[in-house]
Parts: sequence; structure tokens; C-alpha cells
Amino acid sequence: MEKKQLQIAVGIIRNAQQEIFITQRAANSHMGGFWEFPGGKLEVGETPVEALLRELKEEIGIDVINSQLLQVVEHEFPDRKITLHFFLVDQWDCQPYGKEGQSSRWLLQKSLVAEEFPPANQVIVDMLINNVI
Ligand SMILES: Nc1nc2c([nH]c(=O)n2[C@H]2C[C@H](O)[C@@H](COP(=O)(O)OP(=O)(O)OP(=O)(O)O)O2)c(=O)[nH]1
Ligand SMILES: [Mg+2]
Repeated sequence: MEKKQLQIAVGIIRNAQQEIFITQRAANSHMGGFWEFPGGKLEVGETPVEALLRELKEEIGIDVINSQLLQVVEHEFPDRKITLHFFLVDQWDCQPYGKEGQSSRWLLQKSLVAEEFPPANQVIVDMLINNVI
């Protein structure tokens, strides 16, 4: 069978104190239990930035004002291939919260732990920890 190919848009939401807002994936989902940058799958006809705006409204209740694409990463799992579009979000309206009941927290960028995120996030989390971005 052909592998599923998924395009994902995620937001690295960073405030002026260099803290990042992260959420925990539902236990019964793909990569359940790992911490993530909020986001999700592009719908048919959507651009990555359109999906970013929609997903961040749906999942954490914010309106993105400013974002920039940082990196695009491909990752292959046994059952699927994903392309992650990582956006830095540094301006938004409303306070982010786990709108779907998911756990969430603000964490200093340098205190992120790469192993707590899915494998496709390793490079970007390392860059954040080392202040490259
Ligand atoms: N949101 C998010 N997904 C990630 C990250 N890293 C990573 O490998 N993934 C993977 C897990 C999933 O296979 C996929 C994202 O799917 P998702 O479950 O968030 O999609 P969605 O919000 O559209 O959810 P659904 O409507 O399908 O339930 O990307 C990340 O940092 N954030
Ligand atoms: Mg999601």
C-alpha cells in the first residue's frame, strides 16, 4: 500500500521573554504523549500559512498577526511520510490555551527537551535550545 503523505503546518509561538507555548498530544493520537508545537494537517487547497492560522485558532484560540516560515522538514515513519512547515509566530491576539482540553505550558526556549518531541522536531528543537533561531 502507498504510504500516506501529509503536509503539516505548526507554530512556534514565542513571547518577549523567549518562552515558547507547547501542547501535549492526546494519548490516543499519532505520537501520543509527546509535546508538540500546535498545528495540524493542511486541508485540500490550503497553503501552509492558511492552515497555520486555522489550526492555531482551532487548537489554542489565538489569531496570528505575524509569522515567518523557518524551516521545512520531511520525516518518514513506517506508515506515513510527513512534511512539517515550521513557522515562528511572534505576534498574536488572545491568550493561547488548550482549547481541545490538551495540556499546555510556556517554557523558556533554552529549557526545551528534544526527546519530549516527536523525532521530526529534533533539528528545530536543537536550534531553539542553542539560540540559533
Ligand atoms: N501538530 C504537530 N504535529 C507534529 C509535530 N511533530 C510531528 O511529528 N507532528 C506530526 C504528528 C502527526 O502525525 C502530524 C500532525 O497531525 P495532527 O494530529 O496535529 O493533525 P490535526 O491537528 O489536523 O488533527 P486531526 O484533525 O487529524 O485530528 O504531524 C509538531 O510539533 N506539531
Ligand atoms: Mg494538531
